This record gives sequence, structure tokens and C-alpha cells, in this order.
Amino acid sequence: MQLQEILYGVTIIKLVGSTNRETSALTFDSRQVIPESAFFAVTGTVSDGHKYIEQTIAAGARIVICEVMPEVLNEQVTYIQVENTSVALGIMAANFYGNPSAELKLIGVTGTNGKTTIATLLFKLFRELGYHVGLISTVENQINETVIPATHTTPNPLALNQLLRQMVQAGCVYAFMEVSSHAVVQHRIEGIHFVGGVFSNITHDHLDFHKTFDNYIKAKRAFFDALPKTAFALTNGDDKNGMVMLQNTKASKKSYALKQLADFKARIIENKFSGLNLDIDDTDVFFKLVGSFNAYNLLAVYGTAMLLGEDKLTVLTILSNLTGAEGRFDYVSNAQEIIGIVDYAHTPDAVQNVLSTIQNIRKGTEQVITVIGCGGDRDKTKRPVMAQVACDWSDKVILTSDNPRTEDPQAILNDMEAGVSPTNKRKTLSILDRKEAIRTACHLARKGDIILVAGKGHEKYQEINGVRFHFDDKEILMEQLNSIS
Ligand SMILES: CC(=O)N[C@H]1[C@@H](OP(=O)(O)OP(=O)(O)OC[C@H]2O[C@@H](n3ccc(=O)[nH]c3=O)[C@H](O)[C@@H]2O)O[C@H](CO)[C@@H](O)[C@@H]1O[C@H](C)C(=O)N[C@@H](C)C(=O)N[C@H](CCC(=O)O)C(=O)O
Ligand SMILES: Nc1ncnc2c1ncn2[C@@H]1O[C@H](COP(=O)(O)OP(=O)(O)OP(=O)(O)O)[C@@H](O)[C@H]1O
Ligand SMILES: N[C@H](CCC[C@H](N)C(=O)O)C(=O)O
Ligand SMILES: [Mg+2]
Repeated sequence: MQLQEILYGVTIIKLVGSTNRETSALTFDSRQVIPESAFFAVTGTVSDGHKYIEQTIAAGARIVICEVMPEVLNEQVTYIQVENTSVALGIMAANFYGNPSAELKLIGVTGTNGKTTIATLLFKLFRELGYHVGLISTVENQINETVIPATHTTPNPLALNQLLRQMVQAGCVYAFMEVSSHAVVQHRIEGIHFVGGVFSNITHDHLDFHKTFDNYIKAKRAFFDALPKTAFALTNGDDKNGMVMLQNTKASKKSYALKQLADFKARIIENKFSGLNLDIDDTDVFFKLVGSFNAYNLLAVYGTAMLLGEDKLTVLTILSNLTGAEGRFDYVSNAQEIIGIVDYAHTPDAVQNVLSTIQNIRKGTEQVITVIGCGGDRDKTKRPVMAQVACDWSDKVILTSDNPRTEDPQAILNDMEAGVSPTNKRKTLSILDRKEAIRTACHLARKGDIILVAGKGHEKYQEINGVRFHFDDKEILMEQLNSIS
């Protein structure tokens, strides 16, 4: 493709060389440069792409997009200086793939917890309604029945636009995608056209990256700020910051809530292990999803479907038969009627929601045993809080490892232990090996007890020092539960 064509919409500070040249590919990673490609020098959190410019030219790059011009310029190369390379990358990636998002009805879902659940339910619902549909989510990406593995919640602009183009080619009418706060700040969704945005909630997470809660709110709000007038912005009216999210948006403002006045309303009639009985806009429906937090997710999905013009009763009928996303309140039980639950709760709020749901729906005097760890190279301040919440809402807690990544697992465990109060210490054990921790929980459990294994949900690996080892909470839990006689 001609460079001129993909530059549309980019604000250039300085241009050196011709824009009248072919581009074979775009890349922001020097290790992936091919001859005649364009290299985007991005300033990252660990490294700086500007350091690799010369190396990429030696490898054949003929277009360089950068924030700082190199001191020595190569005559064979076109240099484009911009204020922010990531913004240019977003816009040019969209142009390179022919702006696929404009050919789809694309809905973005943002918030601390519930994005995967809402996006996945929307995907399943619209598939059942008979549409060709795409999904971009933490667990996996999907184009109709074709599954494409996901590396990030929101892919980088190149992967994102390529995926959206594939969706258009497959005839998709709708696409539902998660929009993470990292993606907003790193401009991964620059140049993407949304017809709607959905907000789930905002609580403590990712403060390692955003530094303050205020910045984190601003990152989420920026997604709604950028929506066009023709789009809808659907928010959670019960969330403290639900209305703040829509403050600056030009989109049509809509809300859903259980407590406040809202465009879409629901009331919990009953919350049981077998599912949720809700009154949604005066219709009584039983859903297979468990827990009051899922009442919000279901309401967000229902509201979105209504805003997209679908029929209320058809939508509620299909929704009542759907199960949630993999690794979210996934439960199994054994011959001794010990219940094991695997859940992706990896924030204090999510842990509290899952445990309070378990407490609300448990039958009697059974114990709740929680196995929980925290990820390395992520927000350290949530560690003691997650341990504290787990202790406050469980009878026994086994603190363990999650994905240590490049951190010392013992140091992460120490950070968690700092959140355990002296009175809670007696109900807590620390077992570094996650498999051993799950095994111990199963051996401590008696008939009717409930074991929650939190934090890794659908993940099929444990990441230690850059290596991903096969690890599946549900597989281990089932194996251990079945081995108890
Ligand atoms: C903190 C973060 O988001 N990091 C992302 C970011 O990496 P970075 O800024 O650290 O990049 P860097 O290593 O400093 O490198 C800077 C630039 O130099 C380039 N480079 C680097 C080395 C080299 O030899 N050659 C070269 O060209 C890199 O390609 C990059 O363009 O840009 C990379 C390329 O797009 C991402 O892969 C990487 O995601 C990392 C793996 C990650 O773990 N991200 C997580 C935190 C994340 O994004 N999570 C959210 C979900 C969060 C949630 O809501 O729960 C997600 O959307 O998945
Ligand atoms: N609406 C909600 N409110 C609070 N907690 C929720 C809600 N929905 C789900 N959860 C909890 O959060 C966990 C993660 O849910 P989900 O995967 O849907 O969120 P997410 O926003 O996609 O997370 P991530 O940012 O990691 O991709 C669930 O396993 C559950 O414990
Ligand atoms: N999307 C989240 C996933 C956290 C999952 C948890 N298992 C961990 O490794 O911390 C993140 O990147 O922070
Ligand atoms: Mg997700």
C-alpha cells in the first residue's frame, strides 16, 4: 500500500523524504522488521523503540515514524516525526487494513470487572439471534465459531485491525470487544469506530500502571469521551463513578441499575447456586449465571441488546439459557458433595463479590476455604487487600502463588501476608506451590464445604520468569476432589 494512503488523519510535525512509496508492512518491533516496511518507534514502559531505528533500517525498513528525529538521516528512508507514535500507529494501522471497524457495528466494553463476561454474553446472544459476530476478549478472540487465541485483553492496533478485517471478511455484522484501561492509555483503540460503549464498574486495580485512582478513572472515561454523537454510552447507574464516565461524552447517555433510577432496571428475586432469578423491566426471568454481580452483567447485556433494537422477550429467552465465560464462577463437585469453584477474581472487589455471593447462597454451616495468590509485575498495593478480603469472607484461607512472572513468589506472598490481621492469622496457611495449595484445600474440606480457587480462572498456564508452564486450576481441582475417598 502507498504510504500517502495510510497517512490520512495523522498530524505530522516534520517530514523528510517521499510519501510516494510502497509499504509492505507496519511494525513497532525491530525484531519483526521486513524489507520495505514501516517502523514505529514507540517509547514503552521498559524500552524505547527509538534505540532500534538504525537496526531496523539495516534490516530493510524504509519508513520510520518517530517522536524524535535521529541525528543522522539515511537518504533511502522516509522519516515522519509525530507528537505521539502510538497515536500515529493506531490511525495508520486502521488505514492500512482499510478501516474495518467502520464496516462493523462494534461495541466496546470497559470497566474493572465484568468486561469478559459482558462481551462474551453479547457475543453468544447475537450469535443465537442469527448474526455473524466477532468477539475480542481476555479468554479468546472469536469469529463466529472460529477461535483465535488472545494474548492481551485488547490487542495492539495492528493485531486489532487485522482481526477486525478478518471479521468483516467473514461477514460479521456485530463485534464485541473488551477495552482495557492500558489499551486506552497506549492508544491501542485510536482510529477505531464504535457504535456503542458499555461501562461495568471501577474499583481498585492496575495502580502500578496508572499510579492514582484518578488517572485510572480518566483512562476509562477517555474511551467514552471519544465516542461519536451517533453512538450510545451505557453506564452502570449504581457505580459511584458510573455517571462520571459519561460526563464528557457526545454519545447518547443511557444507564442500567438495580438500585438507582435508570433506563434499564432489574431486581434480584432470588440468588442461588443454580442461578439468578431476576425481574428485568417487569419480566421475571431465571438465568444460569450465579451471583448478584452477574445481575449487573446480565442487565448491561440486555440494555445493549435493547439499544441495538432487538426484541425484549427474544433476548431474555436466549439470555436465560446462556452460561457465562470460562473460568468465571465455574463449579464442580465430588461424591462427598464438596463444591469447588474456579473464578478469575483478581481484584479486591471481585474477590469480595465472589465470596459474598458464596456466603449468601451457602446452605448452612459448611466451611468456605479460599485458595488465592496475586500476580507478579502487577499492582502491588492490591496484594494485602486481596488477602484481607479473602480472610474476612472465608473460614480458611490458603495463600499461594498466582503468576509470579519476574518477581520472587515468596516476596509476593509476604506482601499478601501483611494484609492478614492478627485475629485472621489462625485461619490462614501459606503454601507457595499452587498445586499443593489446592490439594491441601481439598484435604481440609468436609462434606458440603465450598472451595474457592481464585485469580486464574480460564488461564491454562502459570508464568514463572518468562516461561509459561501448563497449569489449569479447574483440572487440578477436579483431580484432587476426585482423589478424596
Ligand atoms: C505495560 C504494558 O501494557 N506493556 C505493553 C507495551 O509494552 P512496553 O511499553 O513495556 O514495551 P517496551 O518493552 O518498553 O518496548 C517499547 C517499544 O520498543 C520496541 N522494541 C523493544 C525491544 C526490541 O528489541 N525492539 C523493539 O523494537 C517494542 O516493540 C515497543 O514498541 O506494549 C507491548 C506491545 O504492544 C505490549 O505487549 C505490552 O504488554 C505487556 C506484555 C503486558 O503485560 N500488558 C498488560 C499489562 C496489559 O496490557 N493488560 C491489559 C489488560 C489489563 C486489564 O484490564 O486487566 C490488556 O489489554 O491485555
Ligand atoms: N460486574 C461485576 N462486578 C464485580 N465483579 C465482577 C463482575 N463481573 C465479574 N466479576 C468478578 O470479576 C472476575 C473477572 O470477571 P471478568 O473476566 O468478566 O472481568 P474483566 O473485566 O474482563 O477482567 P480483566 O480485566 O482481567 O480482563 C470474575 O471472575 C468475577 O469474580
Ligand atoms: N488482565 C489481568 C489479569 C490478571 C490475572 C492474574 N492471574 C495475574 O496474573 O495477576 C492483568 O493483566 O493484570
Ligand atoms: Mg477481561
